[in-house]
Amino acid sequence: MNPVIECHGLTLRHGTLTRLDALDLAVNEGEVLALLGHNGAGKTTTMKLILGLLSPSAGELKVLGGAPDGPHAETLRRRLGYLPENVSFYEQLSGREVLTYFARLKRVDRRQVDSLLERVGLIEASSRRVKTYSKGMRQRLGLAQALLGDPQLLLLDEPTTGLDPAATRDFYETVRELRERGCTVLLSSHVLPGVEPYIDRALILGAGRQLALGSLEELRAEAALPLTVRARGSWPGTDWSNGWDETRVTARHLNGHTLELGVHPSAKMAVLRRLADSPGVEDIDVMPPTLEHLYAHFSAPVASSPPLHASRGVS
Ligand SMILES: Nc1ncnc2c1ncn2[C@@H]1O[C@H](COP(=O)(O)OP(=O)(O)OP(=O)(O)O)[C@@H](O)[C@H]1O
Repeated sequence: MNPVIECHGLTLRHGTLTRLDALDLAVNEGEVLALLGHNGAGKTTTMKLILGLLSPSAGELKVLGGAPDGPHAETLRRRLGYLPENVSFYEQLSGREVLTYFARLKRVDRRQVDSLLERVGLIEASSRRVKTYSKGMRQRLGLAQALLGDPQLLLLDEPTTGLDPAATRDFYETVRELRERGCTVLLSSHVLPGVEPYIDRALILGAGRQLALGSLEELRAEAALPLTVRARGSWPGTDWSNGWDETRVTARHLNGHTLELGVHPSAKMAVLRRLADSPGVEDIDVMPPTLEHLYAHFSAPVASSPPLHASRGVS
């Protein structure tokens, strides 16, 4: 299978400023890739290079088989969808009128308008003026606009900024449906809660450089951050600081009946066995590092700290 996006050594420099530095990446059909990074990390620059709005100063980039800033651009225009950050529309037009207008601009069959409004959950509100729409509804209209022409590749720049958790989940559910239809999705975000179940891989950028790339499992394996283990029960004087290599297990009582352990992956099974064999333990939860923990780790490697480093003495 040919990658939808393929780049080697992709670099963009302006004088002494390096906006993107030697990025190597291949994104396959039907994959959802999250582009993560602090402000100025290079997320939008990467998207603009893929859209052909910027040209690389070095390296190679192919999108759907060709360079996006050359003659291939016209073909790509019809196969790419883009939702920019801070999308805005004509407030006095209805949702349907806005989408019909964009359909005309994109030379897309107008019959797509209603089916797209339906798909993003705006059909009921389609006759209302955009000025009455909530932030979530505007983002959904933006997504419908990006989906005009049934694109094979969708670029979503900070699509959930400003959305509440329910609207964020609804938005990502639509992304999941698109993925199931074979659409490749690149989404940038620094709003990490909620995104984890919907992505296949994450690319973490920092100052234009690739800091990490992989699935959650791959990033977890690379980071080797502690897991959080919570055990509930009654504690008959067990000292959990004894018998462990303290670089691998830390422990603290959250309250009278909950013990929280920070456990290096290599010690996981030993800790679980010991907890399971302890008569006072009634329940155990195991929580691997979240995307937020991984992001914090990779974007600040020197100062990285595990999600938990609690007091060691447990009685
Ligand atoms: N039009 C521009 N001209 C020159 N430099 C720019 C321009 N736009 C962005 N930059 C610089 O390029 C670098 C990468 O910016 P970019 O917008 O890609 O980051 P980002 O990760 O999308 O950040 P944010 O989360 O703030 O949107 C930054 O140093 C930024 O200052």
